[in-house]
Amino acid sequence: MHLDTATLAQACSSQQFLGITVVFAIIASILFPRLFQKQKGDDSQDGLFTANKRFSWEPSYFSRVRWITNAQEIITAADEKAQGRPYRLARGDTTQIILPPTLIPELNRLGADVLNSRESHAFGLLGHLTGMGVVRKTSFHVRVLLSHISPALPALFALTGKRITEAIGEEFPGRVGEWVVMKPSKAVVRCVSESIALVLFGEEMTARNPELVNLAHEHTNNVFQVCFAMRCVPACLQPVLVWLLPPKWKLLRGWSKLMSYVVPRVQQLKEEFTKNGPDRKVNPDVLSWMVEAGRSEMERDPNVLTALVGSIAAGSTYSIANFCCRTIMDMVAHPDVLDAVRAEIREKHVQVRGRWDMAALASLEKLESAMKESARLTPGTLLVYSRVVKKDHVLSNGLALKKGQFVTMSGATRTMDPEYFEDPREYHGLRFCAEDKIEEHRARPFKDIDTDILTWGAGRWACPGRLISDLAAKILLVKLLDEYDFGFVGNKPLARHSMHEFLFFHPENQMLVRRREDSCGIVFV
Ligand code: HEM
Repeated sequence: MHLDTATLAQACSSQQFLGITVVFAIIASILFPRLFQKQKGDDSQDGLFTANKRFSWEPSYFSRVRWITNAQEIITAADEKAQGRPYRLARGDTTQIILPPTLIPELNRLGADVLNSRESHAFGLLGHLTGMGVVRKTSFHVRVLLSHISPALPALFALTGKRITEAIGEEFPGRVGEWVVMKPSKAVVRCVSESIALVLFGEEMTARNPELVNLAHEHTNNVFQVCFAMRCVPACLQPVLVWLLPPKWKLLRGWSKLMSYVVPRVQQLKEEFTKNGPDRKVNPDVLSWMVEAGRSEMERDPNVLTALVGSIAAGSTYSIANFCCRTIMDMVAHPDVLDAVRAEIREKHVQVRGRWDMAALASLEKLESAMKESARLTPGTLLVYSRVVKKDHVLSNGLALKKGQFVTMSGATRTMDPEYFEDPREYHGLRFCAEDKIEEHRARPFKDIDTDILTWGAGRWACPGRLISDLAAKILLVKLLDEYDFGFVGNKPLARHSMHEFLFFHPENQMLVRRREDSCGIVFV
């Protein structure tokens, strides 16, 4: 699951709480000798250097504090030193082995009995505190997303377009020609939640149900507020300190609310399916398909299904919203790219006579290029392909992975390598459409796994929501770019925000937005 951080600033806005936790943590690091001990994964026998550790007996809390505030610099320096070789990263919570992307094909061949992605996601999201720990036990939600929801997206296309269009109408300025200062993140999150709620619960449940749509992002918000705040304190203090955090209480209320929707719906679907027998029609939504495809007792347990639906919501809403905001922000900073993408949308509009289907959306090569470039330069997270080692294994390069270790990769190993991307630190929104790149661009669309950019991770456990993300993001971007102008307040470009390994568009960021006079009026059919 991709961890996203648009909610992070809110987690930190409670300065008092952070102050208390830091004081607690410092006292604890003096009182609890465990904090001085080696972290899981520390093993100087394998010859790897350790990044973010100043001296061997440095308390791990110091690594944690540096990682919270300075992850980007730490990774950049370590990648440079490593020159493509594996190294060890002290994060304070764990010491992780950073592997080079050249190992991806070999790692992809290893089974889940050797490398487990879901354990690492549950760990990263503090599953025991946020309720997301269920993903340790099952990959049922991944199976449903890949086998039933992604293939059903054509059936959801027009309705997703309609719901996002309506949400844009409510969230963005209505008066033509007038610049308005607004917080795009909040508006975009609401639009994305419409599509995620639709995918999770289906048309019937989400029609005229703003409470359920809001739940999709409020729940995500609470999960990440708890997660980001608690990752600032040592694990031994988390079970106590978490109860001082208001979002923890909100999260518990959110889980109950989610359950109050999911449990009766599961019951209703079970009855309907039994009544209709083999002729039953399964709606293209996660909940319906979970009820249809669940085999084991666990997969049929409404409490487990609630937890899985909640975990999908948490992994999706802000990831897409953040990505869309970053893509817009990058184009606003590069008006030549924005103009080219807008011209492409207009041309396509004429070609399809105003009626956009999935093929029309998929054929926007310039938009795709701008999307790839924003994903390359500002991924949601600095670390990708995170896995927990389930049993000892020796890699072909001789590196011995030990049971219990965490392995991961730095996305920048390739995205910032001039061998892979010319002028890698610069934004070139249309770089993938260059004459010598266009064929490759067409063959490897944004929604596909790309081991150079690693937007979706890689292998069997790559993001199962990538087709959903691609669809929702394109609908939203096409509509917004057609109907609105965007600008920076005071002409000052917005900074990129980060905390822990996460990069995000700050929810409090403001931009100028103006409804355009000459929008095409795109309709999705
Ligand atoms: C722009 C949006 C998104 C980005 C950039 C993103 C990225 C990622 C990444 C990098 C991973 C880890 C893959 C790996 O370790 O190899 C992941 C996992 C995951 N994503 Fe996404 N994701 C996005 C949206 C979504 C959506 C919309 C959904 C569901 C509707 C989703 C569901 C998941 C799940 C369930 C996993 C965990 C897979 C596992 O069990 O290991 N994601 N995502």
